[in-house]
Amino acid sequence: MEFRFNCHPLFRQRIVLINNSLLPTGFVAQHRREALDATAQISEIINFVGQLSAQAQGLSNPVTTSQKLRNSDHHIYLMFESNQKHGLVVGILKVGRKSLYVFDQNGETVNVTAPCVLDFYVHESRQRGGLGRELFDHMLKEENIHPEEMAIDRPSEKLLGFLQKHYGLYKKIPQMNNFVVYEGFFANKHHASDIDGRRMHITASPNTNLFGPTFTTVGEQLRSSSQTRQQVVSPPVVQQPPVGRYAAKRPSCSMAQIIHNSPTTVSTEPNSTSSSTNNHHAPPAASTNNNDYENHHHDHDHLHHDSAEFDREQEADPEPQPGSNNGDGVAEEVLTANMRNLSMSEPTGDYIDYHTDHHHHQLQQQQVKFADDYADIPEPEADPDPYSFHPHHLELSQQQQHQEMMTNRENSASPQSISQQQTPEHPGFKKPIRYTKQHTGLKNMSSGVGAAVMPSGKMEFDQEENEGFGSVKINRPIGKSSTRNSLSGDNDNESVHSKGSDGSHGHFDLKFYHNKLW
Ligand SMILES: CC(=O)SCCNC(=O)CCNC(=O)[C@H](O)C(C)(C)COP(=O)(O)OP(=O)(O)OC[C@H]1O[C@@H](n2cnc3c(N)ncnc32)[C@H](O)[C@@H]1OP(=O)(O)O
Repeated sequence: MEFRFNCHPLFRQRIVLINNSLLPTGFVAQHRREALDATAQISEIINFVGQLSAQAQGLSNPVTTSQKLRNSDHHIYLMFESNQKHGLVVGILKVGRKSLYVFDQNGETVNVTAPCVLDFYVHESRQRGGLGRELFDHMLKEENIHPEEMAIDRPSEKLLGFLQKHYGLYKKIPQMNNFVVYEGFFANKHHASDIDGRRMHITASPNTNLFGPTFTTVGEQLRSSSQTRQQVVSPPVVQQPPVGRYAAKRPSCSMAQIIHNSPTTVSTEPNSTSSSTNNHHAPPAASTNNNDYENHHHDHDHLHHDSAEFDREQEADPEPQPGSNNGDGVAEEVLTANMRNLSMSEPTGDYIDYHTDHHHHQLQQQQVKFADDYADIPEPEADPDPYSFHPHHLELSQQQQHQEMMTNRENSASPQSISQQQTPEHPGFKKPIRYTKQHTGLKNMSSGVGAAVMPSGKMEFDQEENEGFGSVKINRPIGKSSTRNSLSGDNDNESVHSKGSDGSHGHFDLKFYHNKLW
């Protein structure tokens, strides 16, 4: 590598050492201008040779530049070959200390500050001529170090062969980085591996990735090594019970229990309003009539009501008299009616488990009674899947609800009595058949919500057009008087019910009306 300037004044020796001053060792300048020129010339040499080295190693960017050297404490050894002209630079070797995380022979990660071979290049015209060995030996002498004590930064195949041939280095210690260290590396007194008697403990665990490496003292290492020899007995894992809101009782999904035919919890409190009291473990025969009513009533709730609706109904409906057979029969009737409306051709497994033969016989009697009461209601077709929802379920429900509402309106002087329907004390008591969203699948269908929450409040709206099944369009703000309702003379309670697609009445949640975006 020949340059445009005379290199002889720069290379007073065959191999010169250059540090961050960018002046070769032994260089003596008479004037400041000479020193500046020498620095510029050395910079040009380093950049040029570094570029050739990068090309020889197939690197996109040179490892060695004058700028990098100026900003570091690394050393560069340049080999010079004198001639009759400007002279030739034939080799370069850059070394320096680097802080590394390397594995030792035991696989333990150790942080060391070790001398490293960072760049090494001999011009192609001089390779395999012994120049490399000469340059490397000079460096080892100057650094007062052995070759196995150095870490090699991403060595090429040529350098690996070079080191094996000249220094017998072939036993590598596997590493996770690009550096190669050989056996004997950790016996080096030049390594600043220990920091205040501690060694960096690094593993490939997630903790290391999250929190970085940790220091381990020598004592801890001894303890850890002694623990590995002993049989480590890990303490048993204790399952901690859930606390806080996770410990709160979750509401049971009655529909999921029906679908999966899973056993439900048993309510031990007779007056409990829990919706999941499908009593498998307490046979009805052992209970009183009142308990029977409770259980059946809760079964009815289990099938057709969510807990909030049921609570409101419990407040509206007075409890039957203890010992009265009427309550049990009413509950059975409602249960039977609900089963009919769900097109349940056969009782479910839970249902069979629940009822004794006596109750089943009683149930059949109530079915006959119910059929007489609802003889005018068209019978739905047999449904092969009793749990699937069909539109005729809702149509039947709406027809029944409409019929019952009209009946209740006739029997009641106040419109509020819709939510306070006839009780077991009253003759001709009929439990209203109400469908929830669990049965219809419609989110905005909810029976009794408007009547229970705002029995006398004016919730009026105009239904501009019927947009389909169970949907209405409100075209004026809430509170404005309804022309249609005033003309038709409907009462307040009727105003909270919208008309379904078939002209029958449906019920909509209050949240439906309060959504201004709708
Ligand atoms: C950390 C780093 O810098 S890694 C990058 C190392 N640099 C390079 O790969 C650049 C291209 N190669 C070179 O510059 C040189 O080959 C060097 C610096 C590796 C060695 O310099 P040389 O003057 O050739 O070394 P020297 O002549 O003293 O030793 C020769 C030995 O090096 C190895 N070697 C040198 N050149 C080659 C080569 N082209 N292919 C295989 N091995 C080679 C061989 O072991 C060879 O011994 P052999 O000739 O008996 O097979």
